[in-house]
Amino acid sequence: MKAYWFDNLPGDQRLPHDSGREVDPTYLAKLGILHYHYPDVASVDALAAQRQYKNRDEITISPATMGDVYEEKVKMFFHEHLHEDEEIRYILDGGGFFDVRSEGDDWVRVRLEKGDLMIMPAGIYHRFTTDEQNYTKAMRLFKEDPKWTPLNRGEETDKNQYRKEYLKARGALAAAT
Ligand SMILES: CSCCC(=O)/C(O)=C/O
Ligand SMILES: [Fe+2]
Repeated sequence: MKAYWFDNLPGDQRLPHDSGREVDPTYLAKLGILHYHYPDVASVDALAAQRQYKNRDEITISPATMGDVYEEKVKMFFHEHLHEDEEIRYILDGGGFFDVRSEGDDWVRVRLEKGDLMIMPAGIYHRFTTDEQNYTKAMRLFKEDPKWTPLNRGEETDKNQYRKEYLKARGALAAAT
């Protein structure tokens, strides 16, 4: 895992867009993001039991598995959105980038590779893209039934209950540190 400020320069979303300014994992923790590196699925099983992630599935995002809809899917994942549940992703193979919004609404880019597991809280604005290898195989874990509903950012999501709770939790955390 490597986190850094997104450079905001034009160019394919799959390029690194590395500004050269690194972001410390403690800052990710302030945003409510947890990261682990697990060499095997047994470690993921232990975390899932501890955090009560009852369900999981796997997705392979690549032209080979998605064919004609690959480019469409990649664009869709890159649309800024939030979820009303935690987003838990374990990279089984390949890699990719999650961009998450900072407190000041800038993008922090998080590069994930095989063995990285990231947990994003409900209500955080984010987006995802594959990298130049065009290959991400990931396990998606869920507390309840597998559900993946992205709510694209807009006036409605700014008023969303989970968004408000997210901001409240972050405010409380910032004040305590
Ligand atoms: C790497 S899993 C596919 C992307 C996804 O599930 C998501 O919610 C992106 O924000
Ligand atoms: Fe998402």
